[in-house]
Amino acid sequence: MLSIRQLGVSFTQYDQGLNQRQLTVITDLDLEVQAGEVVAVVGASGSGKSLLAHAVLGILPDNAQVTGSLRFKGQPLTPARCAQLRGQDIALIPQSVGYLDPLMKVGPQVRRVAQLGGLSKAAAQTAVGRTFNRYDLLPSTQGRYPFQISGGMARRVLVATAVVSQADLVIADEPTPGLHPEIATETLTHLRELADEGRGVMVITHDIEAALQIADRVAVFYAGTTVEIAAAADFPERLRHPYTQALWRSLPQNDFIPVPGHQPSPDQLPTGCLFSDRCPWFTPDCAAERPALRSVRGGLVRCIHAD
Ligand SMILES: Nc1ncnc2c1ncn2[C@@H]1O[C@H](COP(=O)(O)OP(=O)(O)OP(=O)(O)O)[C@@H](O)[C@H]1O
Ligand code: NI
Repeated sequence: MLSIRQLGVSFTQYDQGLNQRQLTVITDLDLEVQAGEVVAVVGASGSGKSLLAHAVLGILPDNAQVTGSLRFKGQPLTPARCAQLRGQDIALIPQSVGYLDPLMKVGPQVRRVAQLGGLSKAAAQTAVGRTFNRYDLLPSTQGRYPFQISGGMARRVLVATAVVSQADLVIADEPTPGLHPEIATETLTHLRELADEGRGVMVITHDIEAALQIADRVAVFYAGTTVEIAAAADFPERLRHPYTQALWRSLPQNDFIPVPGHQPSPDQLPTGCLFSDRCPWFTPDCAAERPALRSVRGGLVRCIHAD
């Protein structure tokens, strides 16, 4: 459904002398999302997860340049096509509740999305009522403006918005922070249901353990690229990339061992493997060139030593 090949995203920036420079924040990123599957995207803060979502939706800022190929249902995602599909065929559950229209009551706002998805006004109203009920939002919430509801409620409204849209691809950027644990679990369950109904779902999250409960596959991002794409069942014993293994061990519920060092910043990317300066498997070959994403044990990994 969604196919991303060799995606690159860079920003044009001006420094103090008004010299122009290119800051590359995503390099060689590959990812597929099929109909009926949940793909979780995990990785450190600043690894490019939100930018990937924004690239797919065509909502990157004007100073961004995109290279590589983005395809949805076989056709290239041009800016014009993105604008046409956004909110209808491709829905975003954004990371920030600031995406809600502050000047429009919540109910009509969500109903509009349902209607854009093809429902009649009456059917949209029914769908909104049912979905609000499901997310524990009182019917009176529909008559409120975004500033009149709590942050947690606003987040549930965002989830409800994607649920009532008829989108075939749903991208959720950190859909659960601030939600009560049981509602967070329910939100994830609902995303799983959307996939089971035949949609493609991409969930961006820091919560790997929660993601594993619903994901078919997990894409691990590091410094703007995919270092591993693993089946959820590969966690934790069958992981291929040393960063994924380190990320897993760093979770509080596991060994809580932090990964030593820092993710390189976009203006200081090493020439070879992006993880080379932190890697326990480092050899001089790692610094020679960027490793390609290759097939290992049914998954994909960007490491010359993985087997
Ligand atoms: N408009 C911009 N101009 C320049 N750099 C940007 C811009 N937007 C994002 N970046 C940089 O791109 C990188 C990736 O950012 P992104 O928001 O995708 O990270 P993320 O993985 O979603 O992080 P988090 O988990 O914190 O949400 C970061 O280094 C960020 O500073
Ligand atoms: Ni983000």
